[in-house]
Amino acid sequence: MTARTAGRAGTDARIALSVRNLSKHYGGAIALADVSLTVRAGEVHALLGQNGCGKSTLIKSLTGVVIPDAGEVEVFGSPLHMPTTDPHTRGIAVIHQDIGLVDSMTVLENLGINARYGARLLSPVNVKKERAIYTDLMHRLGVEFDLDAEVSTLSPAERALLAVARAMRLMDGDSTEQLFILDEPTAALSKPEAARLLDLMRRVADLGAGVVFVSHRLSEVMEVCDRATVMRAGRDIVEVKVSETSRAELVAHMLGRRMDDFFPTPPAFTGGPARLMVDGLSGERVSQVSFSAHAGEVVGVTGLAGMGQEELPFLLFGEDSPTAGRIEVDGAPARFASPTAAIRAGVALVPGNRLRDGVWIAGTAEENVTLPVIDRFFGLFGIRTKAVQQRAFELMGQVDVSPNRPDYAMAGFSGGNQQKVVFAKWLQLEPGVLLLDEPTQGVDPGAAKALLNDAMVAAAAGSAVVVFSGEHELLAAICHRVIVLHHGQVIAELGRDSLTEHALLEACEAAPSEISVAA
Ligand SMILES: Nc1ncnc2c1ncn2[C@@H]1O[C@H](COP(=O)(O)OP(=O)(O)OP(=O)(O)O)[C@@H](O)[C@H]1O
Repeated sequence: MTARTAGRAGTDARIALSVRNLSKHYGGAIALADVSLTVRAGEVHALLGQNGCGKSTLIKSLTGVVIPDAGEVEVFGSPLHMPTTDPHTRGIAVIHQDIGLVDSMTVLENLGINARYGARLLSPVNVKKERAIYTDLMHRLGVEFDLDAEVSTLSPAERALLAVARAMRLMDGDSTEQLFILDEPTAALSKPEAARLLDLMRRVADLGAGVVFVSHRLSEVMEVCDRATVMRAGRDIVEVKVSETSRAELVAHMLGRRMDDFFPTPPAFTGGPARLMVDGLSGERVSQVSFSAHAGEVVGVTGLAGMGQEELPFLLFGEDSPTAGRIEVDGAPARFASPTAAIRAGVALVPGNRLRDGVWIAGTAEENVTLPVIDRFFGLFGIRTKAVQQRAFELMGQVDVSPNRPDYAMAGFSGGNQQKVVFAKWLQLEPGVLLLDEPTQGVDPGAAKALLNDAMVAAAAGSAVVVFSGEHELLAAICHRVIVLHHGQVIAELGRDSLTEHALLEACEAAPSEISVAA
């Protein structure tokens, strides 16, 4: 039985969310044009669409972050007055990918922060009572937490589960008039971890809440959602029953055109000189890792969350310092003291967490995209502004950034379009070694294919491309071989002939003793 068929959507007649004719423009640009959306209680409803189609603007309108120009919203039959000032009191909770937990505090302390313990100086919190309430709530949700564990010890999926429990308590754990909006919650999770979160979403819906799932991972949408609303260019295009559609149809609605394959294929690779050689590399989470990547080759690195594939790209790029081991780039020793040294040696890293590692959010797109090469634009009288603008326009056009406005601040681009700017920034360097860390995180299927295609072109031109990802379908499609990490060590290597999504998952989940590394 799939998660979706286990649901009880259809038996609950209440409407959790009704959005009618919502509109919003930013300056001259229309972000939402007469958008309507209906989410029933007891259902998981997908909100889908290309990067920049208006999903976040819609959500932000519900929580008061954005003030819409026009439109009406009802939550469980009562009008929502906008701008919303306290969404929690109306039973609305938005759970973002960055879920705002404090690592050094315990689970209970984190839960307490948002139950406003600090504001209750005059009537101190009854810790025993809170503990009992949370234990009961988590029991109802079917999740288990040691309330005294430090949050830093939780896996990414557990952190997301905790965020859901926290939101439920905040909105009054006993009420069923709750609307959960999960904004790309699984984007950074490996498949088994994502499965736990999807399962939780289903349970929350089964308790009678309305759940909105914003995601670019359509396989998960097909698995867990009851219905989907697809937006395109600020409009709602269609509402479909997920059981009556296909992934290809959803993509066609999103893009306005059919897309036959979701991923490009790698260029033919028959061997080439090693551009990257890693020997016995160790860091905080990886231990004795050895592998190489050759000119023209696309190598994947994967593992379950926390197995070391998150740290490895930063060790290679000079952002973190290895504790042992050797790195060579094009035959020369290359333990970089800083990213600048790595870039000089022809290594580029497109990070997955663009907000933390990739984007200067206060800068313009033009400043971001030309940052690594700005010295090329110094003339007799300072920076040649026109030339910088022209170059940024060309680069952004190559990866299809929308809108192609180099003068816009990065904050004015949707998440996926920010990722495209980061891609453009690094591709222009024509790196010998291109490191891609979760390259399609938050990117719609059309743009993901285009970005990955750019990486394949780089490989065909002689770069060694290394892709670090928990998305096995992607790795199976674009890699010549994939290395699997388990507790920081390489435990398996799958060649092109044996590369399937299923084989990768099996390799990730198998105990090291069950698997041997290919010679
Ligand atoms: N603060 C802002 N100022 C100007 N324009 C903005 C601002 N925020 C969003 N936009 C524009 O509004 C449109 C809708 O953006 P929004 O972030 O809602 O898209 P999205 O569907 O959530 O995209 P993604 O999937 O990439 O997160 C985009 O064209 C974006 O550039």
